[in-house]
Amino acid sequence: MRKFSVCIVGGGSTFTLGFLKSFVRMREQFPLKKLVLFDIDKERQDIIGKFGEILFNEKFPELEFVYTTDVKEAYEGMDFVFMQMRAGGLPMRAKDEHIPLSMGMVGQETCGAGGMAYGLRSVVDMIKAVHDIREFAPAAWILNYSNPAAIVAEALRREFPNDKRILNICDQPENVVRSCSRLLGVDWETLDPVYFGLNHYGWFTHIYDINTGEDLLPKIKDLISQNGFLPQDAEQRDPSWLDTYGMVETLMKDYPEFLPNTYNQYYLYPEYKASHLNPDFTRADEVMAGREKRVFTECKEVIAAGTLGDKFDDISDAHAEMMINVAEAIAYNKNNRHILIVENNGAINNMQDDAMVEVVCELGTNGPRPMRVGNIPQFNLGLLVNQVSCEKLIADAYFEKSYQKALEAFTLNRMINDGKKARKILDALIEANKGMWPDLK
Ligand SMILES: NC(=O)c1ccc[n+]([C@@H]2O[C@H](COP(=O)([O-])OP(=O)(O)OC[C@H]3O[C@@H](n4cnc5c(N)ncnc54)[C@H](O)[C@@H]3O)[C@@H](O)[C@H]2O)c1
Ligand SMILES: O=P(O)(O)OC[C@H]1O[C@H](O[C@H]2[C@H](O)[C@@H](O)[C@@H](O)O[C@@H]2CO)[C@H](O)[C@@H](O)[C@@H]1O
Ligand SMILES: [Mn+2]
Repeated sequence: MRKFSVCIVGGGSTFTLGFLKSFVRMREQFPLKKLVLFDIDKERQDIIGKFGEILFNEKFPELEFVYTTDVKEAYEGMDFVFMQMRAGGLPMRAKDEHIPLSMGMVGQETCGAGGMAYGLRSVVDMIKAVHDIREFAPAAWILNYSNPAAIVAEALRREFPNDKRILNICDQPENVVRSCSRLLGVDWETLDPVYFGLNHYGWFTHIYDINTGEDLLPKIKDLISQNGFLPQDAEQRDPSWLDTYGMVETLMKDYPEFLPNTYNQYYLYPEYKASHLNPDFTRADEVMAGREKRVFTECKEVIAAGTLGDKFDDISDAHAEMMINVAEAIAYNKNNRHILIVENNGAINNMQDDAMVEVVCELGTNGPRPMRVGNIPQFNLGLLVNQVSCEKLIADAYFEKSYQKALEAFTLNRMINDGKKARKILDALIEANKGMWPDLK
């Protein structure tokens, strides 16, 4: 069986620990030859890297493992590059969330003003990183899930129009499918979804039983109205994620046709959300106090002990597992189904061809083959055309360094939706993002 070389960009991320353990657990199905962690922050990188040395020494000694801040060392010889950078780090995520909320608008990692602010930062760093990767690994598959994936995907499509080995992915649709499996009491892999939308803005039209072909969506709707909706791994979730999944019940009461992505709540209830989020303690604060602390504490404990001890088990990490399954599909030409972000080109018949949409695709060595969903209803189309316009205008603002295009994106966005508010928040975010955004004129 062929073995592969993988680099993780954003090696100091809070998600890397889960990947390192998952590469050990999944070594039979996706065997690694070499694993490299790359980050621009040496301090974060070193802590996770030292943990990795101990983990692999005990559990995967034949693996060649390197952590570095040097691009050549990181990318040369790689088959896959997993991209999970956070431009500006969690402190800037906190600003993306706090600043809009302080003005009465939704503050969120990928949606609304915060999402667009993060988008402009991310596009700057992602375009540079992909150029670096292509210098040293021209044929590597680039699997991007750095957020906001919708805006990053649009910008990469424009900057690298002929590069067919860049794939943008999000785990949230699969997380929703996994959550349905909890409700139904079945294995999530027996569920065969039909899905359409943009990243973090979509709907499931059907969820079929893969064995019988029965559409389980009516049953799922009944179960949600009786029991509410919980993430598959509810016991491990912070309170804000339980609230987020809880909103699916409300969304389904108001718009019962399809099962929504959890992120739809920000677009459909912007005022309610803005008034129910705490402007002084947002998800970024919860992550810094929770996941970030847990991950770095665990690494430091293992480094101090010089051994893994009880810090490794067989409990799978859904996020890492999904991204590794995507690489596996490409590596072994599996042509199995994944929900991916791809150029539309008729997949959603009544949307523009050059929109980056999220749909079910078959995935193999030659890349994704999107499955058509036909025409979507006017309501969903109207919402998506509005949002895809925001995402395209943010990409325009980056490429043209245009204040006007950014202002138009902010004005159109459903979480702002007003020219005067748009200018006020855009100006505040320009100030907060000095040196990290292109210079908008
Ligand atoms: N699409 C998805 O489904 C999905 C799921 C989970 C996480 N994510 C994304 O993964 C990323 C990491 O999230 P996190 O919460 O662990 O953040 P984090 O801040 O803990 O980690 C990000 C790491 O990226 C590094 N970094 C920043 N800019 C970089 C650059 N230019 N080059 C290389 N490294 C750089 C930082 O130093 C940091 O160590 C975010 O973009 C997040 O949105 C996406
Ligand atoms: O608020 P965060 O940082 O916990 O999560 C934000 C991300 O949420 C989605 O991803 C998963 C995440 O990967 C998983 O580990 C767990 O935390 O649940 C999240 C939701 O299912 C989303 O798809 C990402 O784009 C966000 O960055
Ligand atoms: Mn996502």
